[in-house]
Amino acid sequence: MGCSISGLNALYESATGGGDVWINERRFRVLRQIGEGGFAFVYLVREQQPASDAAPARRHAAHVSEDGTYAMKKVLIQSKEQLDLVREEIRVSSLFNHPNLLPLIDHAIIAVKGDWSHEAYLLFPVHLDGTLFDNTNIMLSRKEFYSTADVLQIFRQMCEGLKHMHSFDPPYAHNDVKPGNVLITRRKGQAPVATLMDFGSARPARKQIRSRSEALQLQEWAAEHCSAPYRAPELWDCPSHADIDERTDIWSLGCTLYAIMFNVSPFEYALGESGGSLQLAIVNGQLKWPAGPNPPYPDELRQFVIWMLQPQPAMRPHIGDVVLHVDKLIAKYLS
Ligand SMILES: Nc1ncnc2c1ncn2[C@@H]1O[C@H](COP(=O)(O)OP(=O)(O)OP(=O)(O)O)[C@@H](O)[C@H]1O
Repeated sequence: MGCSISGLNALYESATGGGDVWINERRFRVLRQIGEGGFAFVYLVREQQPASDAAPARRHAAHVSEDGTYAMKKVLIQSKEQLDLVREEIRVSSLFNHPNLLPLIDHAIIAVKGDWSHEAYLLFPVHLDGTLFDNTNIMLSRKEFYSTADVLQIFRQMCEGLKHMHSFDPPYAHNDVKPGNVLITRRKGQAPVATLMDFGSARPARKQIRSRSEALQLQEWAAEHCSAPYRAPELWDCPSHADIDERTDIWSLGCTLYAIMFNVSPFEYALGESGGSLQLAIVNGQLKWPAGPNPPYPDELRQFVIWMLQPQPAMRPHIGDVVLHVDKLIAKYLS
């Protein structure tokens, strides 16, 4: 059993609750594990006590689940650096409120033992149809592809979520836009719903780089926080004088649109089985196109990807332009 810090408490009740977890005043039963990250496990949980009017005000009353199930992420923390990172993830996740961004419903951090050992518990709505990455992997094995309509609708929802972050004051970059960070919900006869998640790498987007050491520091940070196949060229090879902005995400968005279309990320595909340097392929913008579905995607979709995959960040569109463009394509192909 742990003690609470920061005025928050979560008690891991192995003795009395058969594995129940308390997050502040709410008690959850762990049903099964549904995911795993670097230092995190994600569980499907069910709330044991229904919401009562007497309960303290919930920060996100809008996110009360009908059947009491949620996703609970348990993060294992072993150093002050990891503790700071989780606190930052909690702070940033609490900033946004948008239907296409996964909301953080509640959280707690408990001290376990030792100097820096903690466990953090983060509570989210659960989406059991998996991530876009899970879905594209299944489709890859079945040689299936999303229809043009589904590609555009999934992509548009991701853009809407990202637009909320990029329009923030100050603008935030997600920094890890990729199919593995998009939850998909399928409802019969309706377009899939896409929800962008994992704000562990999100930070204020704009940075002035004015020296070699600042450039190297940014590259080092990116190597740890931004998934390599989706990482923008300026985060691999940053000039000593550069103005970095949220268009790092537009690069990742272009890679993700490609991956939604072809079930594979563009620069991993460009390298093929023979391998080679991912960094070189990205920095040189080496694109190759797989055989797509039959009937094939309209050429405008490929041009859309190319528009976002401009190696020069200043040439890349902003999210507002991307949304306008996807709306035009939706008007053309979905009407
Ligand atoms: N709300 C949710 N509903 C359903 N599944 C989820 C949810 N949140 C996370 N998952 C599952 O758990 C996995 C890990 O979650 P998450 O990406 O938040 O962890 P992470 O430690 O940040 O991972 P990474 O190391 O990839 O950054 C996801 O890929 C997904 O499969």
